[in-house]
Amino acid sequence: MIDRRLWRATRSHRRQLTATTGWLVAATASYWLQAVLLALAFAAAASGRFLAVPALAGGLLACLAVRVWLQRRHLVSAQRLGTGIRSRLRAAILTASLAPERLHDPADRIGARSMAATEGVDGVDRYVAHYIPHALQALVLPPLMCLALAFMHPLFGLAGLIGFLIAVAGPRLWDRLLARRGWAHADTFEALSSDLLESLRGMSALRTLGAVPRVRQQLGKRSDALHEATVSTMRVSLFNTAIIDLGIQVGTVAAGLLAAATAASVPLPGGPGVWQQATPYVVLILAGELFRPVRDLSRQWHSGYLGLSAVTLLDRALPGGLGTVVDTSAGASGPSAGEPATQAPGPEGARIDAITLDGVRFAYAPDAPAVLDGVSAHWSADDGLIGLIGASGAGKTTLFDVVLGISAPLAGSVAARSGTAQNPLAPTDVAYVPQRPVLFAGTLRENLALPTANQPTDQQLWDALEAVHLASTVRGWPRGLDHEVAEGGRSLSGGQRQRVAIARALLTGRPVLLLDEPTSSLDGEASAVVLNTLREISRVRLVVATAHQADAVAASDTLWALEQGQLRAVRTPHTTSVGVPVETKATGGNA
Ligand SMILES: Nc1ncnc2c1ncn2[C@@H]1O[C@H](COP(=O)(O)OP(=O)(O)OP(=O)(O)O)[C@@H](O)[C@H]1O
Repeated sequence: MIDRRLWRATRSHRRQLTATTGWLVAATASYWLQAVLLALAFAAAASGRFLAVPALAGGLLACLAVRVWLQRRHLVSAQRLGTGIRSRLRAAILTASLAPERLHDPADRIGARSMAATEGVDGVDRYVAHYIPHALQALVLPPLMCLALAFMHPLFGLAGLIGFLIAVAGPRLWDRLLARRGWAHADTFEALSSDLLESLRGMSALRTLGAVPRVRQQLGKRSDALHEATVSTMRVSLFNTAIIDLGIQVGTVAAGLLAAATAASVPLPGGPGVWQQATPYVVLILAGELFRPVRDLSRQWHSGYLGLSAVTLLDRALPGGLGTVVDTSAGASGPSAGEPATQAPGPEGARIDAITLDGVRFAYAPDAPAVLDGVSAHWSADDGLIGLIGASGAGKTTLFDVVLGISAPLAGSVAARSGTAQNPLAPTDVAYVPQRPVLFAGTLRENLALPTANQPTDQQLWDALEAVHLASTVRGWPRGLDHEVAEGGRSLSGGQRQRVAIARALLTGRPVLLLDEPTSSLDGEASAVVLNTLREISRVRLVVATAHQADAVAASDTLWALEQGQLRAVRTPHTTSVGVPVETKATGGNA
């Protein structure tokens, strides 16, 4: 009745779950009191004791007011429970998606992660905050009610019990099928969502390739599969509803018939009196109330179904599965594990004098060949602009990922020396400009200030733009620093995107700057300016840039080559060239 994994996900919220269930049960119990008061009022009116009716009517009104209050408390409590579950799961999903193995997992799709963090989390929220309390109530209250009916007459209790067993145990026959259909539905939904997101992102490429009709066809098939999965789930839900209704009808009709027979002839315990006169009414009304928790639970069917569907999404998004999510609420306001803490910007961070790579080994999979196979190097802040060359696919980006702490080396270490202190290099000491920089929807100012905790001044922003030869272009835009950048930086040219990303990295003030092909999209003039800037910066920070172009290689004061998984010094500031660059391309590109 309650999925084990979803139940385990409530582990850190048991107190709130108990409170939510408690308020719900109390609100439902108020219907019982109302039923008894109503039955007494009918009995009083039927036997001509009209004076008792106003007092009983007052009791009924009070009961109603208390129930409204209890229901409100229940809703507030359920909302709190849902919020707790949602924030904990979303934090866990974000943390998991930053794990190095996820970043390198070719099967990992943004659409699937996005589905898990939205639909999946909402499904668990609904299941835990609404379905579970109703399921617990449906398991506890009706048996108690059967006992109360049995106290009046064993036959009343038996009739109620039979109806309850049909209504609650019947649908359990479909539980497995329902879960399977729910998971299949989630799978197809996830596939459609992932494909759709990817297609939307690559729409211009698809259009230029003439591949739109083919993708449309594929999406159509996914959509049909989703429709089929939805319809087959609805079929199971119909069976569910039919069985529950059957149980409710059997129980209510049986109790009603018994009550009628009682009123006519069957002798009741307790002898004649007010209670005996009220008993048929009590039985009639309570027989309906007996099934209220079951009816309420069946109204939560959709919540239950959403939760079951979410299990499969969240099991994939979270390492170890949904049930093993640890409570992160204590650190909810801080950065998640694996996420670099935001560094306060400053004119300069603490200086790092050198980075030492010692026997670094890395492979993308246990059975894959090592991309880095014992990389050792000493990069000093006195080395000027450090260039890193290597054939395409040699492992330059991989090496940066290891230095950034995104990929964990299988062996070896990356250490940073500041003065006499030697420590593992902290990711927060490194600013990184990737090969394909990512910009976000918002203003240029917001994009530039993104990684800094304090908003940089306009002067700092202009200085950074000046350093990357972009200031005059931005001054020409009507809104200047408040120029709107489209999602992914689409509204800027490749070269402008690259320069904004470099400016953004400069503004962090971090002592180490890594750049993956920083001039690959720049024309000769812009490339020369950026390389000059990097050389200037390399006097105060440790700057390493991968380089393919001849001018970038020439501008480097120190040159290292990555070949067959190992690093070799090609040029140092104190020597002339001691080797030939592995691969250089003619300078070019478009700014
Ligand atoms: N996520 C990944 N999973 C598996 N293999 C990968 C992954 N990323 C890169 N590789 C492989 O690792 C090797 C090194 O790739 P890397 O991107 O580090 O090379 P690179 O020197 O930066 O190349 P380029 O100059 O073309 O950018 C390549 O053979 C590549 O196919």
